[in-house]
Amino acid sequence: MEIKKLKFLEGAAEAEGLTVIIDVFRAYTTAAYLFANQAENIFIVSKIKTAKQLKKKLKNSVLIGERRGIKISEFDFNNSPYFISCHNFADRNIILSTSAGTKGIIAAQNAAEIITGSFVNITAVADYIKSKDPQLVSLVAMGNNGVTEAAEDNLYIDQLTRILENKKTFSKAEIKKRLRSPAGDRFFVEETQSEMPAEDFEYCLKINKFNFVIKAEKVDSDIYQLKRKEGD
Ligand SMILES: O=C(O)[C@H](CS(=O)(=O)O)OP(=O)(O)O
Repeated sequence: MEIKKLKFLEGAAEAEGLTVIIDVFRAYTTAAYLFANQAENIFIVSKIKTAKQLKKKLKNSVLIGERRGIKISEFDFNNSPYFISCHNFADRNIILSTSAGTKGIIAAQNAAEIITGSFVNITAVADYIKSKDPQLVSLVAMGNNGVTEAAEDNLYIDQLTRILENKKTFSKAEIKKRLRSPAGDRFFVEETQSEMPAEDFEYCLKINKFNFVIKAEKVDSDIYQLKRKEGD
């Protein structure tokens, strides 16, 4: 199995084969908590305009998203796993638009298959890849805003590669320690607790809390639907 390691939006556009779009802080952690809290459908879009248009078409829809970490005005929730985990989304159609993660899936137009990456289901993702045993896997670290390095996405690639290659992995404690600062500093700013609460750091690093994989399926060029696939 060849493992191609890519970065940012330009890397997503180069992804081929079975592709993992990685966004630990916070989009693909949030998506996992949404499914865990009974969300019926999750649609992801890159543009705010598309999100608002889709809301008009879907019943019981909820708009979730941020730009540079701050909730988009007129949206219902920020992209926060902690705030999301406090609500039940049964029968709701979720529309999610974020700075990096959701844009990455939309950019990965050459991927044969897309799944999402975050620490809350890293073992399920590794098992899924091993079970498919593809010739080529693309791992895309989306970074901050899809354009600059994010330690958490890079560490995820490192850990996932180690699992796939049966090498020694980092412990949960080591992962938390490495990511607390500077990467995690954004969650400990007093003035922005209503947007990026301290709990998000913990929730993003509840490693292997979930045993499902999240697949992204194309609806049209700017809309993908996320689907939950249970692990074995
Ligand atoms: O919601 C977030 O914290 C991030 C903001 S940024 O890209 O790290 O600036 O969005 P996401 O798309 O989840 O990375």
